[in-house]
This record gives sequence, C-alpha cells and structure tokens, in this order.
Amino acid sequence: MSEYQQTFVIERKEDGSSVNVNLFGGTVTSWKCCGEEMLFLSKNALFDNKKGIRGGIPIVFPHFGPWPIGPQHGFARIQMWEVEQLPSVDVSGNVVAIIALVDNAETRKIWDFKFKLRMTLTLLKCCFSMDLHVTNTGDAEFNFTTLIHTYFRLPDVTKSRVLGLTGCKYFDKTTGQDIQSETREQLSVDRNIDNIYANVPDELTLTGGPAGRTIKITKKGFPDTVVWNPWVDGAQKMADFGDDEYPLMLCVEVGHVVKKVSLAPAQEFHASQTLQIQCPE
Ligand SMILES: O=P(O)(O)OC[C@H]1O[C@H](O)[C@H](O)[C@@H](O)[C@@H]1O
Repeated sequence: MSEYQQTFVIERKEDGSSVNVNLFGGTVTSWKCCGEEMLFLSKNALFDNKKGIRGGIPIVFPHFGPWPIGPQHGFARIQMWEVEQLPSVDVSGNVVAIIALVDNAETRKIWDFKFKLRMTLTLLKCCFSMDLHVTNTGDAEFNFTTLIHTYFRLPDVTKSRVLGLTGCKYFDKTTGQDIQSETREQLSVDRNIDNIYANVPDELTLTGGPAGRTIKITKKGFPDTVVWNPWVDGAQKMADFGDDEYPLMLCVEVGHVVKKVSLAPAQEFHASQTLQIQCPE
C-alpha cells in the first residue's frame, strides 16, 4: 500500500456491511451493517494527523487516562499504523484485515520500550470483531493499560440502556467516588457519565443502539468497561465535538485499565471485542 493511502475499506457487498479504517491511530471511523452506520463520528472531528479522531473506535495504549509522561490515553491513537494484511476473504467467508503499530523513535522518546501491536479486524454479516495482540519485542518487562474506545451512534442516548453491569464495582470519575456495586439492572444515561467498571462479565448489551438496534458486546481478555457521555458541559469543552451531539452517542469501552498488564520480554497479551447487531431478518 502506498504511503499516500491512509484509509481503506473492508467490505461485504452481499449484505451491505463495511468498515472504514484510518491508519492514523489505527482508527475504525465507520462500521455499516445492512447499510446503516453503527458508529458515531463527530461532525467536528479533526483529520489533521495530530489529534486523535473524535469518534469511531480509537485505540488506547499504553496508558488509559491522563498520563504524566505522555498524551492522554497514550500514543497509539495518534501514531500512523501500517497495514499487515489488506482485506481478504478467509475460509469461513469473513473479510479480514490486519493493521499493526511497532515502536519507533517517537514512541520510545515518551515510553522507552519495544513493542508490537497487531489488530485483526474481522467483518461478518452484522458482526464486527477486533482482536488485539500486544507483544513485548524488547528485553525489558513493561506495564501498560489498553482499551478499545468505541463510540456508538444512537438516535437518543436517553432511550438507550446498557445491560450486564449489575453488581460491578466502579469508579465514578465525575465525582471521584468508588462505588461498591452497580445496582441498576439497566443503566440509563441522562447526565454526564464517566464510570470505570471493574471485572465486568464478558457479555454486555446495548439497547436503543444505532438505528434503534440492540448490540451484543462480547469481550475476551478485557476485564473492565468504561461508559462515557460528556453531556452538555463536556461537549462544549471539546473543540472537536459538536455542542448538540452528546445525545447522539455513547461510549462503551472495553479494556484492561483498572489493573496494569505486565508483559515480560517475548510475551504476548491477547484480548478482543465482538459487536453483534440484532438485525431484522
Ligand atoms: O477527550 P479524550 O482524550 O478523547 O477522552 C475522552 C474520554 O475518554 C474516556 O471515556 C474517559 O473515561 C473520559 O474521562 C474521557 O473524557
């Protein structure tokens, strides 16, 4: 692939599914299922190859949140990734592409470790999987946190519900409080929410999702889940997010963020997220 081709599309023409990938940040910027867009991308998102793309699915690595030695949420979302495998059809008829990020002079200046991130993107009918492999390619052990920062596109966030978090302990970033147990069976959102749930079951459900559909979120190897909506004030503070866009999105982000992952030389960490849409037949 020429260095000028920064984006590519994974497509299943037979059922109107597609995924758009921007190699800046290895960011998925669109996922269409039966012709309907599933992901929120802000109308004010910047594509300046400097700031992380506001929407789609940015990748957080090697640090979730504010980072004393580097940019918030780490550098993976603002680095240029490479294509390891262009979209091709596998034996099961799935369309698979692989992108990768390897340490370079810029990343080592911030965080002096050698690593390889490999993200396998698999598109099936009404289903999209992301498989993350992190390999320590150096000779020193390192620690990291990581997260798949999915922005779902919603018709009205107040009508959506997140199911599967009941009983989980969480940190409410908006108040700075640790809450011992989520009591709600169905989490609804009518204000700024920024909750970091620990040890979440591997199956979550988002109702009232994109185009009103229900999405099953299945994760493996990611113990935690963040639920975020900036609401009115948060939206106004972000230059790359429209003031009126907060009702149209919800981030449900699966990750390994509460505890760090330690990776010894030559070791590999693997985790995945699968998004399955319940489509009308
Ligand atoms: O503005 P960003 O750096 O993209 O972060 C956007 C949001 O990401 C996560 O969901 C965090 O939990 C939030 O605290 C943060 O505001």
